[in-house]
Amino acid sequence: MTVEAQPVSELPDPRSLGFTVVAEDELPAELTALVDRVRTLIDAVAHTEAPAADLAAARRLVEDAVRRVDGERRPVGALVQRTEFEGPVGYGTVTNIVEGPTNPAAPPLRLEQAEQGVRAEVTLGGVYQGPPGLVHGGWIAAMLDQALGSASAAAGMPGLTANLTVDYRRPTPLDVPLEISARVTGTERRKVFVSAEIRHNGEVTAEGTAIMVQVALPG
Ligand SMILES: CCCCCCCC/C=C\CCCCCCCC(=O)SCCNC(=O)CCNC(=O)[C@H](O)C(C)(C)COP(=O)(O)OP(=O)(O)OC[C@H]1O[C@@H](n2cnc3c(N)ncnc32)[C@H](O)[C@@H]1OP(=O)(O)O
Repeated sequence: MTVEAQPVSELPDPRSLGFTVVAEDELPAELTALVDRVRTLIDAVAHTEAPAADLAAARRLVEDAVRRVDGERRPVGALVQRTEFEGPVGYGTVTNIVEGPTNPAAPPLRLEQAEQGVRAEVTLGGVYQGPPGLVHGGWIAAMLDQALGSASAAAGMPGLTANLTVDYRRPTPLDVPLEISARVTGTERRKVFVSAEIRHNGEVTAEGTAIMVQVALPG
């Protein structure tokens, strides 16, 4: 495979492109703790068989919580900067549906730079269910897409997914640790070829490949 695309060694500061940026370590600890508890709430609500009176009381508490937090808002599109990523590529959207640190609808997934590419471990509960006891195939694709995009970005080549192919090799179970890994396999002009797998107990349950097209940045 020809290698013509080069990692962007110096991306412009996204602030200069009009993005709001928050450093991950500046997110209030109270916010990340709240996100964690809301995740637990989502799971509890999805599975509850509590009596009606408890459900009604919980709804009132949630309404009060909404009143408290739904005031000033970060703009949609705000970026979070992860300082531990090497180089100027540690950006993602703060509410990213797969790993946004302020998004309680995202699973507790955190892709880290690995020797080759990126990797993460995550356990998905019943709110990620498709078939009984199994992770929804769309979520498997979403997690692979995120890992593939992050591998490209972590290699200095942030881009958009132009094409994504997923092979579901075995059922991916809920409530067990899953390992996700992804890496760049080649480049051609603005195209970045990436591959990823999800594993349970070392066995591949799903694999994905994608073409990420590097974003054309001004300057
Ligand atoms: C200052 C820094 C700020 C940075 C902020 C970065 C933060 C992120 C960092 C890190 C985390 C990332 C994690 C995210 C993960 C999730 C990713 C997603 O969910 S992305 C959303 C879904 N994808 C879309 O919405 C794309 C929609 N499509 C498009 O916008 C265009 O089609 C685009 C950009 C993909 C290409 O359009 P064109 O006009 O720029 O380029 P053309 O010339 O069409 O294509 C370039 C090359 O790609 C090939 N190509 C295009 N589409 C293809 C396809 N479907 N299949 C195969 N090849 C394709 C073409 O044939 C061409 O190849 P040839 O160089 O000529 O060989």
